[in-house]
Amino acid sequence: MSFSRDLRAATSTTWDAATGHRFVAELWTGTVEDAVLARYLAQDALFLDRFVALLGAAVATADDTQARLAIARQLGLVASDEDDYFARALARLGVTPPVEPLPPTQGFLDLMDDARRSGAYGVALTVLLVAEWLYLDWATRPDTAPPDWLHREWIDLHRGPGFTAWVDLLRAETDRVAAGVDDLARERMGEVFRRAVDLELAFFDAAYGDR
Ligand SMILES: Cc1ncc(CN)c(N)n1
Repeated sequence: MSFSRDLRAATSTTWDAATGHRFVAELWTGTVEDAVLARYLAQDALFLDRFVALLGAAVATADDTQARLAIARQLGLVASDEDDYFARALARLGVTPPVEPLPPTQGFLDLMDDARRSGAYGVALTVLLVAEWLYLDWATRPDTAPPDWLHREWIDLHRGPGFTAWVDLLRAETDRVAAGVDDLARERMGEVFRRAVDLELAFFDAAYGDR
């Protein structure tokens, strides 16, 4: 087992509740109500802004050139392809951002702000790892993709060889960094991992007004 694998196993109940969430099931079948998707994407637009800032912090603090370049490339994709999806999806759903953050979103914004301000590469990596690994997990299925681009593209942004390689890099980097820090710093990374998994589940619940 590795550091990341241990944390993934320790959080499996919440992790599996998130990856098997009703939102994910309805997205895959293309049956998620527009109002639910609109609420989710409006909140995720807030998430995206701080996520980009966190990627920037990881670029700045990485202690390995190849990792810094890989994170910078992913930052570029989020700021282009993913942002483009948001612009088209929010316009189609009639959402005019910004909206007020719901509690799980605020929790994520605070977690990402803390991680960024900490200046600790390992902490930034840990938030990025949960956010990307959990999404890769629910977006990787043998099922037929839904016909509507609104649903299909959100899945496609989180799967495939490129996204899998990105998550592999985050896992390898998180494990490498965790092996090189003291127990206190490793415990902090563990806390951040658990908090991020809790927030991912709460974020999906909030799309249905459950939080
Ligand atoms: C809440 C949340 N978590 C993760 C992701 C995938 N980057 C996202 N877009 N939104």
